[in-house]
Amino acid sequence: MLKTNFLDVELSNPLMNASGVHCMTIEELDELANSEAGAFVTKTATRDYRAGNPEPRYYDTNLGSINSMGLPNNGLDYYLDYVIERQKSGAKLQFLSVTGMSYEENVGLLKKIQESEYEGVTEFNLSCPNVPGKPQIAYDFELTDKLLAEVFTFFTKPLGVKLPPYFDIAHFDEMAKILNKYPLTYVNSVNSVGNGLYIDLDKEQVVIKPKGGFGGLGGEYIKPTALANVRAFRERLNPSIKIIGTGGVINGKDVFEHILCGADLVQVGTTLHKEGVSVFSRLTKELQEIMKEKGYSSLEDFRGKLKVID
Ligand SMILES: O=C1NC(=O)NC(C(=O)O)N1
Repeated sequence: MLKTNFLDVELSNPLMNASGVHCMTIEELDELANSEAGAFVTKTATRDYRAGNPEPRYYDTNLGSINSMGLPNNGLDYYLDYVIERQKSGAKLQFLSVTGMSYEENVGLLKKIQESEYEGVTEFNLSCPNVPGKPQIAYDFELTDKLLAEVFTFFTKPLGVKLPPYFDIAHFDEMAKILNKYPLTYVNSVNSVGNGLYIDLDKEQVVIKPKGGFGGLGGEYIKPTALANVRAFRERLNPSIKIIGTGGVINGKDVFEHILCGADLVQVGTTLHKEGVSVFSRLTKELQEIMKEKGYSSLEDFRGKLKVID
């Protein structure tokens, strides 16, 4: 009922973690791999190990979360070894997330993956909002175009891009025009809504240490923005480019809405952080319930079929 085909691999369901959540260590990744999740993605890897920003750098709120992790990770080799190892023991579809601290590092990372034995999917994170002094690449249209043009002169493996949220129709138009030029496997919308501010009223203080308390928002706060970005890119991108919907998934209804907007896969971040990997069995059950009530027997029955008001 929930089965989904991605790159000719049949997944039991369209759900997976959002990069950064529950995917930093081999233990966490194994737990994801052995959970109900249809697939998993690794924590965004940089070339070298990064400690990330000073703590506290993550905070759950009633309506979601705020984080300014600063790309802490064990370095590309740690994650590349992990996915190659699992690939050798038969893993069919894996997602490896990467980003560089510079243009050269971005190109270098993808060159290394291209030359490696890894045959899975690479998620190119162009949208981390939390490295002080580093703007989000995908808010710089020219840079994104230049980077993708160079990458696709040598990269032949499946590549997706993780985008920040856009808030202007002209930006959807401009970004889609750029993305449609490249043989991308998918676009993942959205990364956290950058640089929000959450206040502890009693202490009259911010709740995370980096950047004076500014951090990326996740959870309920961002679902309308996430759905709009999924819908906008689905309407604009070549059908050959799949869409992964990320942002604001609390229950099965939210998963249904992402798919109704056009998502092929749906990622869960904040709610996975709060609930643990059991969230995937809860969400699949809830989604099946909703589909039954509505008389749908497969995701294709309603994917991308959001109605407008004529
Ligand atoms: O791309 C990212 N998005 C986030 O919200 N946080 C992490 C991070 O800060 O590492 N990276």
